[in-house]
Amino acid sequence: MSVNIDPATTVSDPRWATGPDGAQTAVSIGDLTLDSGVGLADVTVTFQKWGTPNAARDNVVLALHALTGNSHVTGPSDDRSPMAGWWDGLVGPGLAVDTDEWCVIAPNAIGSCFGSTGPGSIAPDGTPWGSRFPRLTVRDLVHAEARAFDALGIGRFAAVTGGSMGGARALEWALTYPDRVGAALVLAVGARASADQIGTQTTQIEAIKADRDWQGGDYYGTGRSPATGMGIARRIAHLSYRWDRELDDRFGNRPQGDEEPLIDGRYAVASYLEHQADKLMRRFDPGSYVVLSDVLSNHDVGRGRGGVTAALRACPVPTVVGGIDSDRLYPLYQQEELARDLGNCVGGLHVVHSDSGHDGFLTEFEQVHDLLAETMRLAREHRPTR
Ligand SMILES: CC(=O)SCCNC(=O)CCNC(=O)[C@H](O)C(C)(C)COP(=O)(O)OP(=O)(O)OC[C@H]1O[C@@H](n2cnc3c(N)ncnc32)[C@H](O)[C@@H]1OP(=O)(O)O
Ligand SMILES: N[C@@H](CCO)C(=O)O
Repeated sequence: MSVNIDPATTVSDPRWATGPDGAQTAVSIGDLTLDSGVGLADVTVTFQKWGTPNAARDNVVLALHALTGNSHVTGPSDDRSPMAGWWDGLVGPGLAVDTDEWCVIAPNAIGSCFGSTGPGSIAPDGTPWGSRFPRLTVRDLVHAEARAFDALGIGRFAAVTGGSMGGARALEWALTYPDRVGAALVLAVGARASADQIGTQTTQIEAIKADRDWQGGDYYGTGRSPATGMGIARRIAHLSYRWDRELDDRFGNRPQGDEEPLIDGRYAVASYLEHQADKLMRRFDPGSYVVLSDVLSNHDVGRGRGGVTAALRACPVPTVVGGIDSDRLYPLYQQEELARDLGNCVGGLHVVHSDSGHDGFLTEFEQVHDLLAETMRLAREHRPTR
């Protein structure tokens, strides 16, 4: 395995651990055998970090992004990420995850499009993976991350945190590597994908694949990309990320500006969804959207572990479970199951009150702050004695 400081970043120190806040590093982990038994050759995992690991490397915290997120946890938008950090204001000196005390590491999921190996990456034969890129599971993402951190000498994480797909990754980290996780925050996710989630995700995938520019997944380098299909997928997705009553309060059945829906104008909510779709097209790859939506559909902590209940009960990691009361994608009953069945859930289910639906894990700053602070309290309490 080899570790490289990404030359495209501002990192001037060749040692990843002492690079500046936000420094990006790429780790080559070689070939990975996936959950399916298929091999993925020549895998790279990239990550950003804030703070500095101590000599014992026992102050490292994992922050795991959601579906279209990336390693940019905090800080203003930059060349790599046209959006501000998704937990901006929560990670940094003196903040909920205080980087004077903790070193926060955020890996880019494999399958995505921010430097870790994904369908748009170049395969060993020198051409993009495209349609040859294999199907992945949440466990594959976690195994790749574990291999990368083995290479960096990080055996154990003081805490592993995330919401939505990041929550699924955090949960799999706690179940797959309980000895490597001091505490976990699992937010806005369930123990397995529901029929409703699989239904909406597979519909989004079909929208992308129905776009003639998809070209069977081999559109990289052709100058054509399935933007229309991904726009439709994102509109469907974004509706599931927000609460119906919030949307109705904001947009009702009103037209967009002075447009006239009865003639050829748009509704305001359609304009809003169009805006969200356009924004995603500027920052995300449709092939990665297909791969990671499929990852969310096959999320199931019980697979190969005797079922969901047995898998959750066997997990000893002190875990904070949070759910959002207006989340219609990952409704509260799914976090109630986690809180009830996890072997070491601390404090029962923490309900985040929000009008923003599933997106509350990104928008409810103060409540997420409290959940992170509680997780870091557990991390401190369960820190190994030296
Ligand atoms: C770990 C991760 O999950 S990373 C991925 C998270 N980030 C994203 O998904 C980015 C896209 N998602 C969003 O922007 C999400 O809505 C959030 C959660 C990040 C932000 O939520 P909110 O602050 O509630 O923003 P909201 O959903 O209301 O969207 C506001 C945008 O809609 C636009 N908008 C509002 N009404 C309309 C309308 N009628 N027509 C067109 N655009 C509209 C606003 O101008 C604003 O645009 P801007 O984001 O370009 O400034
Ligand atoms: N806004 C989030 C929602 C999915 O968790 C994303 O795009 O990743």
